[in-house]
Amino acid sequence: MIRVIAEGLVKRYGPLAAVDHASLELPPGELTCLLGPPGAGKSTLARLLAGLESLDDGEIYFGERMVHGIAPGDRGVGMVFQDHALWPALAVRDNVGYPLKLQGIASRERRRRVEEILTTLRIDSLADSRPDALSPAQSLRVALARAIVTQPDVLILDEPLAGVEPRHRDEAWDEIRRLRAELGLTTLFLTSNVAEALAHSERLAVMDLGRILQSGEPQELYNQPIDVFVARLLGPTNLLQGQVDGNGNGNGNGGEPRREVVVRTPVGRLVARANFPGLSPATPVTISIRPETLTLGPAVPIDSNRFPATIERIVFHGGSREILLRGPGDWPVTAVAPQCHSANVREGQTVTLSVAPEHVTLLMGKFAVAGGH
Ligand SMILES: Nc1ncnc2c1ncn2[C@@H]1O[C@H](COP(=O)(O)OP(=O)(O)OP(=O)(O)O)[C@@H](O)[C@H]1O
Repeated sequence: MIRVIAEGLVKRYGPLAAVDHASLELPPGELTCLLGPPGAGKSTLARLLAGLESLDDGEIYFGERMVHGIAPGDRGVGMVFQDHALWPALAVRDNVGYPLKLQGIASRERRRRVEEILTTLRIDSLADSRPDALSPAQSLRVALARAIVTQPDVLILDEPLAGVEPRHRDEAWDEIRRLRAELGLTTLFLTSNVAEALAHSERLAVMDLGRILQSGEPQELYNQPIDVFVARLLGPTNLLQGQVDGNGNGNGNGGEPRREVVVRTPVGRLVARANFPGLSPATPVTISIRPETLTLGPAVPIDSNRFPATIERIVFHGGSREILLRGPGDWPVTAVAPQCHSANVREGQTVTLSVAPEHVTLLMGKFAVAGGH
């Protein structure tokens, strides 16, 4: 299993930097999702790793090997494209065998390896079918077979589920996870689907405007987003602008000192988790509070932040209720509560909202202040 390290990658198309000093590490044998909106530069970054585009700057290592001078076919990368890019005139077995042919593998050995991989992916019955006779889910399996038949170290999947029906997507993810684990493939999965990236990645990297903004475990990015873009991309959140007032001095559960900072905001002073060092008083900051971390009700834990708010609207979602409130300073704030814990809330009611300091996250970057829900 190999580690992939990309450092300061740059790819320009005329004046546009499609990849703009992007750095990314793929841990050996793990599945990393590269998440970003259309046009973020994901495909270009993937093509740089695979050697399908030339670098303008930066370095790429596969393990100890710097791969710049190595041709795409010799890098040990298998790739699946968004449209799967199967050759329409070739039967499934010939599509899958083609990369082996390019490597000069003799036809008998080729046949053996193709049959083996078709069986692994449970598509041996489709060996003589043409691509236009396949369902999107079958086509994906064929594209996966073709990508791994050469036994690559790295598998890159560029939005491969785009055409797959929702009811077959979980199955496709299971297949990808199984292959990755069995073959020890260092895997990069490109997607613009936030829910899938959070659910299926072992590591998550967020990309926008050619840059990697943050990477880490999915929970880490969701709970401690670095900036407003990452916070909003990964899920609904309440944003507030404020100014650093001073350092808090709370203690964690084990009695160890907690790094906290007090922020002056339009809803009053809030104690936040200090995830940046050296925040001096009067520094402007943005705060993010996820709706599900807010608690409604009179029982407020001792160290929690609290403020009054009036319920304007309640939206029932089945398992949970989304509660739209108006806080001090006319702040539009949204809370989400499980159905069983919110049966008694009513529109028009004034309640106490509370949130623990570890769920009050400081972000880099500002946001445009919006007036309503
Ligand atoms: N060959 C090219 N020539 C010129 N511009 C390009 C080329 N390839 C990509 N771009 C531009 O580079 C930017 C990044 O494109 P890229 O396809 O890498 O993004 P992406 O995140 O993969 O988006 P999508 O999900 O839409 O494929 C876009 O603005 C795109 O128009």
